[in-house]
Amino acid sequence: MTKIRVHEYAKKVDKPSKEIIQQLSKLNIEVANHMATLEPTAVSKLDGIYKKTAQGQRPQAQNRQQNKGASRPQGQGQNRSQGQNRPQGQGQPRPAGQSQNRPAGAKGSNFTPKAAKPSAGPGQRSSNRPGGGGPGRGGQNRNRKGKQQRPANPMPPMPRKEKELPAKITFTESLTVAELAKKLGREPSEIIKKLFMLGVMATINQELDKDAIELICAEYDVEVEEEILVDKTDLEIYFEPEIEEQKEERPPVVTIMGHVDHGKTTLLDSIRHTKVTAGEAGGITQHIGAYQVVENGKKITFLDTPGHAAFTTMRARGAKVTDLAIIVVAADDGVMPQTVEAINHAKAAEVPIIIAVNKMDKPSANPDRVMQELTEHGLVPEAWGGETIFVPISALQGEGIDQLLEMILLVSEVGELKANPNRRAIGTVIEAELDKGRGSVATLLVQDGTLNVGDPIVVGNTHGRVRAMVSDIGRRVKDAGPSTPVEITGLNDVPQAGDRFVVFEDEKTARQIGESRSTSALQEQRSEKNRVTLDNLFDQLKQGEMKELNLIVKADVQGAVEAMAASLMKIDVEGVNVKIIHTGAGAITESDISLAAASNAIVIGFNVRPDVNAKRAAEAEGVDIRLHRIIYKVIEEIESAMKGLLDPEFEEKVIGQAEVRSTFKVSKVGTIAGSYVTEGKITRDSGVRVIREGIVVFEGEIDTLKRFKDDAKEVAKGYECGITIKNFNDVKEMDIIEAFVMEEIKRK
Ligand SMILES: Nc1nc2c(ncn2[C@@H]2O[C@H](COP(=O)(O)OP(=O)(O)OP(=O)(O)O)[C@@H](O)[C@H]2O)c(=O)[nH]1
Repeated sequence: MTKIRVHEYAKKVDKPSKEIIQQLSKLNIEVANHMATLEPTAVSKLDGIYKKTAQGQRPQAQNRQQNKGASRPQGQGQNRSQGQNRPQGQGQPRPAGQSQNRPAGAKGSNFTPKAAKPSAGPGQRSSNRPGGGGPGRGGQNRNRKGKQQRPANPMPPMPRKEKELPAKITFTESLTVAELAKKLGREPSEIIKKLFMLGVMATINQELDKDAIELICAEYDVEVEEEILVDKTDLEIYFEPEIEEQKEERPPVVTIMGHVDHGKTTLLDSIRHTKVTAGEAGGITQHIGAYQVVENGKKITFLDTPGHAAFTTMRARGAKVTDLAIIVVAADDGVMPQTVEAINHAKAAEVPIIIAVNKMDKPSANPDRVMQELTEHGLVPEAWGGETIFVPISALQGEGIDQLLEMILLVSEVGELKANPNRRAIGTVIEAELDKGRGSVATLLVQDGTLNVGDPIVVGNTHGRVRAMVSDIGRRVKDAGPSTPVEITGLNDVPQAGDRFVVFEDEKTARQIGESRSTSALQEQRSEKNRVTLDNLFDQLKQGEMKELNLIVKADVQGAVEAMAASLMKIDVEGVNVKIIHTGAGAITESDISLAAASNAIVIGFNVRPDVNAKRAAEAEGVDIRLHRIIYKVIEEIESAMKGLLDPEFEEKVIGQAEVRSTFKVSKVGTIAGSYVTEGKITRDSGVRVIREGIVVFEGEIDTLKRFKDDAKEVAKGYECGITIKNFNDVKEMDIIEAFVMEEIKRK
């Protein structure tokens, strides 16, 4: 008897394959997947469970099938009444049971090579079809197939000398027909035939996708497994989750966000001063983009990067570093646009939110209003029956800081943040810059494992060995565990904020992976169409009209550069693209100015100034430098500037030509050109060009246009007219007067 596959059985009893597999597992029958064939014993066991017996239906189906097959010789062509008579007899009557034999993968898969056609015909038939082709015409293929695949057929199968099939084959991504044939030990023609049966026209070199390979293998009862190629240079693979037992509790990583001037910086400073400097006698706090504090014996890591834009940039790069977001809302100002933005970013990142209601010391503070407004954004305070923690604070006076920290610990406990300090470190770049003395300096947040001095490391597209590590309080450290921010040196280039880092067991591996990443990054950059280099800049400019606003972005730290660039790129003004042609951390230099001058760019400085030479150069070249301290303002300014750029654009359109046949000098009026319109028309309000022997001698406007003595609005081809031109009396016989209008052109 023909064996039945899991998915076929599932279909018969109208249950998902998954459920059947689960049932089988309960019956201690292990199957690899939905393509596995079921032993008769397994089928009867399943039948015991699913009352509507498949077994019971099958023989019927087969009988019917066989009957049909038997009746075919006469039936063919006569069975019209059943509506089953298709051209060439392909669509034979198919009992319900039969169509179920069609491998499930055939539908819904993207298994549709170009020439795939005969889906209704042989494509629907599978090897399991008991009736085979029968003696009917067009049944040759079917016949063979039927014989080969039909052990239970009344006629014993023709013994064929074929290589034994492998029990299992493996493939990566895809196989060509020839490759698959080789793996199965079959002739490619046989595979092609089988594909044809499945409704696919394939050639020997055709690439087969996973579904197609699985289908063919299912036909042969060969197990198939796709081997997933592991790209060792993909740093993400090292971030795979780990075995739970090896994990220990780790400090939460907190980002503070909020509207401009609501007190983010003050809060960060306040936490740092009350907690860090107090604990560390004489400790010098330095800016490394993140710091840790201790509350009730537990550590909390704060990211000190500028606002939610940085947060978003990191997320855009796939780096999830934040465990918890504090959203600062000034009690005297309430919910503002950036508050809402921050909330949305935190929600999108699925991180818990704590609201710090700041500036509570102010007489105008109105925390109720803040709560009310936030409720509208789905953040309902606990006091009102919701789940959001609100902590009233005064960042300026250091009040409520402890409560805030306690709440952070409370929320983190719920989150069960864990990491394994005993593995090689992985994490994310918080910020990075080039230091004159120390070279590439990067602040890293260790997210899992422990980072040690001397570790071979790949950071983004750069690599190196951790030469020295400095903690957030400026101390040299030898190791850094989970959730710890450290500043490291020893990288061969400056990575970017949001880049991942991974420590490798030896320097050789780190170097190989680092180098291969940097090469592919370079190639990617080169292949980017829009890339502007000093070399091709002039070519690009020559292309004319300014459709893009070129910007050079400089900021104090790499994190801010990234954040600004990301926000600027998002500016959406129709018809104009923002193109950031250069970014960098550090002061605005003379070379920035020369680049800006060459590319007609505006320089934006965030928390940085131009140096003396840059200032001088900018004045000389007329380069515009915009200095800001608030990202928001930068965006606003650029956006409005861009809108200004969008004054209507015009294009000249020549509407007609006239030939000067004679001239008359009239005092007070000037020279009248007695002309004959040779092409198009001349209108009263058109612009004119006087062309003499192919040279434009004047361009201006029409003063008067007359037909005989009367003013005319326009004069068409074939008519004579008198034209005077504003501020031009030197018109001569045989001159050509070309009329044109300026038409506004639509932006794309
Ligand atoms: N009265 C009072 N003023 C505060 C408090 N917190 C911050 N401020 C003041 O509010 C202003 C803005 O504070 P910042 O900490 O710079 O605000 P920010 O959110 O970091 O602003 P940006 O960095 O510009 O986005 C400063 O003048 C602070 O002194 C507070 O708790 N009470």
